[in-house]
Amino acid sequence: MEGGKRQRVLFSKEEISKRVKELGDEISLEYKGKNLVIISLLRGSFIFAADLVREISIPVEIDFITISSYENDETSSGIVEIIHDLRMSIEGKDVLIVDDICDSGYTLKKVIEYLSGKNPNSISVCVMLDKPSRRKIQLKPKFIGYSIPDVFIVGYGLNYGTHYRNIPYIFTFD
Ligand SMILES: O=P(O)(O)OC[C@H]1O[C@H](OP(=O)(O)OP(=O)(O)O)[C@H](O)[C@@H]1O
Ligand code: HPA
Repeated sequence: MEGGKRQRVLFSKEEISKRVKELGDEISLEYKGKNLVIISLLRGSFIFAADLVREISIPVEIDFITISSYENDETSSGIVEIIHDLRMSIEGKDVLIVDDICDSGYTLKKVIEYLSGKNPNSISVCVMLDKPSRRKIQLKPKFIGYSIPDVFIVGYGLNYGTHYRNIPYIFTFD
């Protein structure tokens, strides 16, 4: 309970695990024979990315970027900052950005623009959750776990304030 609110589970641990395996299979097929680099956006994607890379059956490099826009708010400030940069070169590589959620799209837009400047061979996006109705800019992730309506989501890496990222299922507060 959060301030008297009740949790409503949208995707169980078992459903998530099945869907992540499907995404891993799709990605393995799509990137066979390519130089795949997964870039996980911290902090929100740490759990999804950790599960996803273990379902990928082809060689893959992994790096991280830390970004922030929401602070502890429920609405994007629109100002997306890169707090920690990549450690590896992505020049000539096939980059797959992995994030927990695409909401306004500001975060992914900023990261795509930023990474484009590092001359990768390609850039695509994989998100566990997509909220297309909230989009402020045009952007469609190539791989999507679940498309969801406009509800504030918590768990499986997604926070409410400073908590709940460790909850193994995805839920909302009613
Ligand atoms: O499409 P958008 O409206 O930009 O929202 C999506 C982003 O917002 C959250 O990050 P946040 O800035 O809260 O940082 P976090 O990853 O540390 O939770 C989430 O993890 C996504 O990266
Ligand atoms: O629904 C959400 N939940 C948590 N963090 C978020 N960041 C963007 N959208 C969300």
